Formats: sequence, structure tokens, C-alpha cells
Amino acid sequence: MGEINPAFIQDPEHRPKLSIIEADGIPLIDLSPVNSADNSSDPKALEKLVREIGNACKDWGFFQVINHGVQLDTLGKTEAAARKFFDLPSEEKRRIWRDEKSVLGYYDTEHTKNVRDWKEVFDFTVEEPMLMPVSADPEDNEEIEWTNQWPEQLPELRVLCDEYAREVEKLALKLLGLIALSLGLPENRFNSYFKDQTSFIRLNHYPPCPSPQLALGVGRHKDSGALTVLSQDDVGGLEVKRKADGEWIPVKPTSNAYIINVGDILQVWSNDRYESVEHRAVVNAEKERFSIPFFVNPAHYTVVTPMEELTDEQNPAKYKPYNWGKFLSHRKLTNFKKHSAENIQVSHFRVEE
Ligand SMILES: O=C(O)CCC(=O)C(=O)O
Ligand SMILES: [Fe+2]
Repeated sequence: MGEINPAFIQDPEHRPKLSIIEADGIPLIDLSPVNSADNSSDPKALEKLVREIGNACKDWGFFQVINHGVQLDTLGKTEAAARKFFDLPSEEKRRIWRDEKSVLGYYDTEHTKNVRDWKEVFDFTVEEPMLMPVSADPEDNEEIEWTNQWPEQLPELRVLCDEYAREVEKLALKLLGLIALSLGLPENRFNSYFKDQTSFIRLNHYPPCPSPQLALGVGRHKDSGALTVLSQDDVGGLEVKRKADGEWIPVKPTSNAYIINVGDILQVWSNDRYESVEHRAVVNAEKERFSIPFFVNPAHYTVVTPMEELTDEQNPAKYKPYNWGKFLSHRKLTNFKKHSAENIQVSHFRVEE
């Protein structure tokens, strides 16, 4: 076992077990009823699908989908380009370094809950240009464009990532429609929030780690957006905190599947019918691992609040409204360094009961 920088070492209670737990994993859902070639949708099959999605969101906050409609070729090419990118010399990657001013690009010192993650990442937005508030200050109404930074030495990365974003975006919108139906809302209920979406995609690379029992690729966290659509390779490492008993359950890699998880915004929109669940990524002593999350986020000016159709006197709103863009700016700015205070969380907007 090699030595690792103490910045990566997790407190004992957060260290991974790395033993194989034989457990039923997250639900696997077949999306063919909404992706059949002739587009003939059988109402019974659609109803069943909506029920399955609703149950998965309720019981796990996580599920996998197959027959999702994303071209395998597009995913394969994006994965290959991601490998090439992380293989570039360090100086090359550092030319597109992410910092407080330019928050997209390459980064290898992210901290989750104040412990450094054993990973390097590349972030880019799905919409270009993407508008955001200039600061997290609620009084400041100025907007700014967040611009992507692409590596000069790998021009194909931009082309492939753009194509990938367009494909996965379709899947994301389809899933948001099915989730809306599962909550008893019209299928297009969430659509307008995504007109000026602030969605972004991350290429994650987890290099082999000499002390996988001490560190994590990504420490435990919840995703703050509406939904995450994640592709992982066949190495495995993602673990989900099972709602039933708090046990960390590995998500077994399933070929050609996407992993979907409910983010904090959906938790608020659904007024806690669905929950954004903690997850983390463990690392591996021998193998490197790659994953590509698509974080599905609404327009920055979205005021996030429980859907009024889902609240009434018996079931009052459990959250105070908050501004998504301000929330995201706050998160982004605090992710750059170790902080003494806890990051901003949706729980801060919870109404006291
Ligand atoms: O790599 C993974 O499997 C999970 C990554 C993740 O949770 C994240 O980037 O938010
Ligand atoms: Fe995550």
C-alpha cells in the first residue's frame, strides 16, 4: 500500500467497506414503451412504466434505464475522447483550469464535505452561451455568461461533447415528462423551467488509488439539480445510500444502461414525495474508472418551490422558495476550497415543522 496525501483521507466513519455486498440493486427500468421505433405507445405499457419510475423515485431516488434511445456510438465516441483528454499532459489540461472566474473546464482538487476527492474532472455547459447571476448576492441582479473552455490539442472533444449533450438532453426531457406523470402532473409540467437550462456535463476520471480503503473518488453527497443522467464504465464504484436502512449499496455496472437519480430540486418540486439520495464513488487500487454525469438543471432565474398542485392545507409546502442561480453560484464558489462552514443545502430552505 502506498502513501496518500492526508487531504484525501476520509474520517473513519466515511471510509468505504470495499467488501462485496450481495444486495438487490437499484431498479432496472426498460424505456422501450416510449422509445419504440414505430412510436406506437401502448397506454397500458406507458402506465406501467410511469408506475415503475414513480416507485423507484420514491423507494430509492435512483434507477437504471435501458432502451433509452441514446445512440451507443455517440456514447462510445465521447468516452474515448474523455480518455484521450485525461491522457493529455498535465500542462495542457491546466491551460483550461477551472477557477473562481472561469468556472468550467479542468479541475483536479475538488473537495466534497471538506475532504479532497480522488479524481480529475472536466465540466462543460449544455447551452452555450449559458446565463448565470454574476454573484450569489441576492441583491445583485447582474447576469454573466459562463463560457466553456476546450483543449486546443483535442479539437474533436468539443464536437463529440456537443453531439452527446444533444442526445442525452432528449432522454433527460423524456424522463422529466415521465416523472411529472408519476406525480399526477401533466407530462410537460416541468418543460418551461428548462428553456434556458443551466445543465452541465462532467467527465470524471478516477485514477487507480493506492489506498482505496481510506479515500473516495467522490465523497458522499446529493446532486443539487433536478435530475442526473449518469453513464459509468464497467469498473464499478458508484454506491447509493439505501433509504430502507442507510446501507451503502454498490450500483453494478449494466451494459448500455444509464443511471438516473433524483436531485434536490425534484425533491423540493415533489414536496418530499421523492428524495434526493446520498451517493459516493469508491476507487480501485488497480483500475482507473470513468463516468459521465449530465446534471439536468433549470434556468438560473427559476424560483424553486413545491408544485402548488402537490400542496394543500393538509399537505403544506415543506420548503421556502429559493433562487436556483444564486444557489448554484454559491455552491460553485465554495467548491474551490476547503471551507469551515457547510456548503449551502436545500435543507436550509426547509420550513420548520
Ligand atoms: O462517478 C460516479 O459514479 C458518480 C459521480 C457523481 O456522483 C457526481 O459527479 O456527482
Ligand atoms: Fe453525484
